[in-house]
Amino acid sequence: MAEQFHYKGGLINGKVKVPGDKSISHRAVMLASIADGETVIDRFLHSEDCRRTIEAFKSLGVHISENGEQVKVLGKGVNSLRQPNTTLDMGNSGTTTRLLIGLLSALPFNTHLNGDESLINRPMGRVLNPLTEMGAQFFPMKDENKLPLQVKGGQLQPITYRLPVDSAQVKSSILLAGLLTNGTTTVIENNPTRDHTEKMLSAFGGSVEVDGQHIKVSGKQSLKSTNITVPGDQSSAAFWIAVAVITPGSHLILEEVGVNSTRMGLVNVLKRMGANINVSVERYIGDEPVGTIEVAYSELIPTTITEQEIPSMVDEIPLLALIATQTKGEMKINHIKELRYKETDRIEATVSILQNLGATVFSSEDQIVVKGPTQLKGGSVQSENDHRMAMMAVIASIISDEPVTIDETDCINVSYPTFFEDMRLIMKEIEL
Ligand SMILES: O=C(O)C1=C[C@@H](OP(=O)(O)O)[C@@H](O)[C@H](O)C1
Ligand SMILES: C=C(OP(=O)(O)O)C(=O)O
Repeated sequence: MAEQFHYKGGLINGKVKVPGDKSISHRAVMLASIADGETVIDRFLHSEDCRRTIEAFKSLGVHISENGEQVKVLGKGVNSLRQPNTTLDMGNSGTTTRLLIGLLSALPFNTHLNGDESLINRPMGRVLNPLTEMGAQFFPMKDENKLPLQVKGGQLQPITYRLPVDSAQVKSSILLAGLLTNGTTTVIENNPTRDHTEKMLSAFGGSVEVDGQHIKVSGKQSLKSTNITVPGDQSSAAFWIAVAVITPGSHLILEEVGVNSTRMGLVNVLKRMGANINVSVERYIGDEPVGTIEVAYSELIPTTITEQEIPSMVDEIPLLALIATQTKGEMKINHIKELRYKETDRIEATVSILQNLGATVFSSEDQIVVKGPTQLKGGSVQSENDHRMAMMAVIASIISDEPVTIDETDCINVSYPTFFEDMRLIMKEIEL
């Protein structure tokens, strides 16, 4: 249902503790399910995507209980996983799908996977190709290299695989398959992608050897249960960082947020643009750094973003384009072709939303160019049922001088179910 958003001024101020990290929540359930013993996960992200991961492992026979933000997983080792008696519904979640396909490839049974309208159009060849090389078999029901498909797992061979795309999901999928395969599996990445799987494996007593761009996992390691507190999601914090830097008078403090360097691209780029942001690391949860980010309104100048930086801010690029509409000069955001393979084509969706609000924005195959500054004027936009696009449009409404109508915002539950509650904490004058 379409909704209208209009912020009528007032200061953006206060403290936010964003919910737990989506990537880490998925991985915690996955590794706990194949470890031995009970793992307690605190500050688990109860979002639609993470629910898909819990439901999938329940269908594979794992006992998982939930109490508020706490999730308990009773792992009995990888050999306890059983062929599910229904098709596993991956919903909208690329991470659940790609990581799970890696694990299922090494298990001696068949599994059927399906997903929603968005997910069945996303490319799966990026994981199916290396896993086929390892010996798994896949039977797509409709289109090649897409869901719905059947995974026929079994005994795999280790491989050494250079990633053709910078993707933490592909890296993690191969590492999880390698973990269940005799011998050493090596993934070579060109640019660093988020390393939560590697860090989480060590929290469960496993080991991964990282030697420059080579990430090696040896098979048949036994994992032991542990207790995990999930850090706040940097990609959720990014919405408040964005609103603070572009709204005059703002000052926000984001507490207990994950500050893993493989996720800090937006913050690093904004600092180069002259943003007033301070990051302090306060502690480590396992190997994951957690800290406080303080951010205030800033006058920004455009900067160049390197290809190497893109994976560390891949989900934040639509927000960066919005920020660029408030920056004096021309900002080119290059090397972003991967955005075309997310929940929707995020290059097209970003350009469409920002153009509808009056910004000067255009795109090419792997680039968005923004000329600013422009006073956004309000209008009607489409989220394309993509959670990050819907939230970006809500943030855009805050700096628009007329109301912004967004066709669909329920999709926000995919990654940030408490988005509007957190928004109300820092903005008292919002009209929904
Ligand atoms: O590994 C992960 O948890 C994720 C990796 C990224 O995808 P790619 O690996 O496809 O870049 C990111 O966009 C996604 O939101 C979560
Ligand atoms: C791309 C995303 O997630 P996934 O690939 O897991 O669907 C995202 O959360 O922005």
